[in-house]
Amino acid sequence: MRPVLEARGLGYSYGNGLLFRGLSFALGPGEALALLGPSGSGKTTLLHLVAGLLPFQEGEVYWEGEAIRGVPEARLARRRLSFLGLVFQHHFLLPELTALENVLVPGYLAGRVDRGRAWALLEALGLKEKAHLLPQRLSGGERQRVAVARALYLRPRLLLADEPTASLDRRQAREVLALLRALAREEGAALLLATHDEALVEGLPALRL
Ligand SMILES: Nc1ncnc2c1ncn2[C@@H]1O[C@H](COP(=O)(O)OP(=O)(O)OP(=O)(O)O)[C@@H](O)[C@H]1O
Repeated sequence: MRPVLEARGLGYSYGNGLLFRGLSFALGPGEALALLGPSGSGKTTLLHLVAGLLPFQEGEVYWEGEAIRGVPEARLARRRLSFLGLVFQHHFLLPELTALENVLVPGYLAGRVDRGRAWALLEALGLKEKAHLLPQRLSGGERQRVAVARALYLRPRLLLADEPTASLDRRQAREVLALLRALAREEGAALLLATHDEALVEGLPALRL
């Protein structure tokens, strides 16, 4: 099967500081890979590279077989909207919108508004009762679950998660991560998950920086 994401020989430095070199990996639909390494090892940089958000120095990134180096930014940005879902350490929910409306934001951007889809995701994430609440009325874990629903809303092929549970306590972190992994698998999205917390992703194949 053609990989959703493939990296070949990726290398990156800031100034004189080499972060990584010769990184190669591939991820198929529904597969997950943990990106491990201490703070400052380059996890965020690697996620930005595979998202096409940083200029390439060494190596190539392929999205469903297509090299993204040199693709004009406007085209890449359009493609990114449906290809890529992003979850960050901070939820970045819009404070004036309810949970449901936040999940629908990518739908408005892409011209694909489907309230049934947003409801189904909130339900799968255990948030049906909270759909009409503003983010300030939600717990940290609930906010991150809304952010997961928003990232999945457009059915991305690839989900990039950068320390998505770092601001949560242990129990909430495990809960959010289990839901994120289960939903990604169910929807056939490839998942690349950066964390410094190895215990949290035990059992997942891992790439160490
Ligand atoms: N724009 C930049 N210019 C110079 N150095 C940078 C830049 N962005 C990041 N760095 C440096 O590169 C290193 C890797 O940063 P990066 O954010 O990729 O690491 P990380 O593993 O994601 O860390 P964390 O877990 O703390 O977020 C850090 O030492 C950082 O200071």
